[in-house]
Amino acid sequence: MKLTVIGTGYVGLVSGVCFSDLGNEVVCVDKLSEKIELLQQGEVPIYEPGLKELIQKNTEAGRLSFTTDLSEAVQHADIIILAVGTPSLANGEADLTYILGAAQEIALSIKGPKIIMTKSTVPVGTNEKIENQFKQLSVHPVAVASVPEFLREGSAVRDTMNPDRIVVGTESEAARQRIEELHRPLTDQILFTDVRSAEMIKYASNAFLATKISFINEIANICEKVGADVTMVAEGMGYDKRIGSSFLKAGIGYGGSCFPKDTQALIQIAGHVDYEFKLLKSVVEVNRDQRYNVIRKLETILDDLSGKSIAVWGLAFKPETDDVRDSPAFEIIASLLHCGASVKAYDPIATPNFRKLLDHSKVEYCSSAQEAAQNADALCVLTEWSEFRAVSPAMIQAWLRRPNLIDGRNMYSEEELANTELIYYSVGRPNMNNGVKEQTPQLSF
Ligand SMILES: NC(=O)c1ccc[n+]([C@@H]2O[C@H](COP(=O)([O-])OP(=O)(O)OC[C@H]3O[C@@H](n4cnc5c(N)ncnc54)[C@H](O)[C@@H]3O)[C@@H](O)[C@H]2O)c1
Ligand SMILES: O=c1ccn([C@@H]2O[C@H](COP(=O)(O)OP(=O)(O)O[C@H]3O[C@H](CO)[C@@H](O)[C@H](O)[C@H]3O)[C@@H](O)[C@H]2O)c(=O)[nH]1
Repeated sequence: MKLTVIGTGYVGLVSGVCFSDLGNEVVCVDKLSEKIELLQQGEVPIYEPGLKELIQKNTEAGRLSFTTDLSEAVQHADIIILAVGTPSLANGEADLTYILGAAQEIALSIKGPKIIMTKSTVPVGTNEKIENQFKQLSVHPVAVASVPEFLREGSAVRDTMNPDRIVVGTESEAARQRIEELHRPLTDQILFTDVRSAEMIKYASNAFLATKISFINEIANICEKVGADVTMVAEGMGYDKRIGSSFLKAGIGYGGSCFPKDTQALIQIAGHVDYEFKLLKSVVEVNRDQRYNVIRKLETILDDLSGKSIAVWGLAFKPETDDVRDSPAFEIIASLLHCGASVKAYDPIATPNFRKLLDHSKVEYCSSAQEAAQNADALCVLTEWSEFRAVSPAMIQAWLRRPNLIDGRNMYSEEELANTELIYYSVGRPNMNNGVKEQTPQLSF
C-alpha cells in the first residue's frame, strides 16, 4: 500500500517506519526541515529503542523516504495519515491548529480521492471538522477515519508491531476495508466503530489509566500513614483479573506528553456538553500534588532545604525515552530551587532536552550518576532507569555527603537497604533508618 504520514514525531515516525517494515511504501512529511534532514541522513531525532535500525533497513530497501514537501508527498498515497501534535491550550483544551492546518494543506494539494486516517488524539467531533474542511476546500472526495494510536514512548516500536487492539472509526465502507487490510498483519483485534466513539475511546483509555495511577498513589499515601506496604497491596489487588496488575505502580505521579494533556482535554470535552467530570478532576489534582511529596519528605529529613545540595537522578518522565514534556522532574527541581537548594542532575538520555526547559545557574547537569550524587545532602530518584537500579544503596551512601535517599519510584528493596546507614523514604512503603524499618505508627481507634 502507498502511505503518506504527516508529522514525524513519536507517533508519525514510528507508525510510518513500522508500516514500511510491513512492506508498504511510506513517505513521511514534516515541516521542520532540520528533522527531515536528520532522517534523510539516517539519524533519528528522538530516542526510541529499535527505531534507528528499522529506519536504516527500510530506507535502504527503498520503501521509506522523508520530505518537507507535503503537497508533492500526498499525491503518492491512497491513505494519508495525520499524526501531528494536539498540545494543550492554556485552558486545557486540545489545540487543533496543527491538525486543521495540516488538513487544510492536504485539501488544497490533493488531485484525486484519498482516505484520511487521523492518528492524532483529537476531541470528539474533530474528524467531522476535518471532513467539512475537505468538502469546502477540495473537489476531490475523501473518506475520513479516526484510528487513534495507543503506543507508549520507550516501547513504541514493540507496541506498534504488537497492538492490543486497533480501533477504526469511520462511516466509509471503502476506508474500513483499506484500513483493515493495512492493519491485518499486526492483529486480528480490530474494532470498527462510528467516528465519535473512536475519538472517545482514546481519551477514555488514557483517563482510565491515569485514574489507576492516581488511585494507587492515594492508596500509597494512606499506606505511609497506616504502616502498610503499597507494593504488596498492589500485588494483592492485581491478581484479581478484574483489576489487573498493570498501572498500579505508586510513584511521583504520571507525566509525559499524553496523560496530563489528555485528562485536561477530556475534562474540557465534558464541560462543553455541560458535564462536570468530577472523578477525572480529582485524578488530575491528586497527580499534581503527588510530586510534591518528594519535597515534603526532603523537608522532613533535612528541615530547611536552603543552601543544601540535592542530587536528582532521572529527568525524563519515564525510562527509555528522551521526552521531558510534563516530566514531574521539572516541577520538583523548580521547587527545590524555590526552597533555596542547588541541584546536581543526571539522566542517561534526556539531559539535552531538559536543559532546554531549565537552564539555571543553580542546576548543574552531570555526566554520570556518581558525579550527581557525590557530596550531595540527599539523592532523589525520579525516573526508574535500569542504570540506577544497578547501583547498590551501599554505593549511593558512599557517594553522598549525608546518607539521605528519596526513592520516588520504589526502586530499592528492604534487603538491599538492610546493610546501609541510609535514611530512606520511598512511596507508600515504610521508611528505613540505618538499615532498620521505622516503627509502625500507632493507630488510634
Ligand atoms: N507521543 C506519544 O506517545 C503518543 C501516543 C499516542 C498518541 N499520541 C498523539 O499523537 C499526536 C502526535 O503526538 P507526537 O508525540 O508524535 O507529536 P510530536 O510533537 O512529537 O510530533 C508532531 C510533529 O508534527 C509536525 N507537524 C505539525 N504540523 C505539521 C504540518 N502541517 N505538516 C507536517 N508536519 C507537521 C511537527 O513539526 C512535529 O514534528 C498527538 O495528538 C498525541 O496526543 C501521542
Ligand atoms: O503504574 C504506573 C504506570 C505509569 N506511571 C507513569 O505514567 C506516565 C505515563 O506512562 P506510560 O503510559 O507508560 O507512557 P506514555 O508513553 O505516556 O503512554 C501513554 O500515553 C500514550 C499517549 O496517548 C498512549 O498511547 C499510551 O497507551 C499510554 O500508556 C509516566 O510518567 C509513568 O511514570 C506510573 O506512575 N505508574
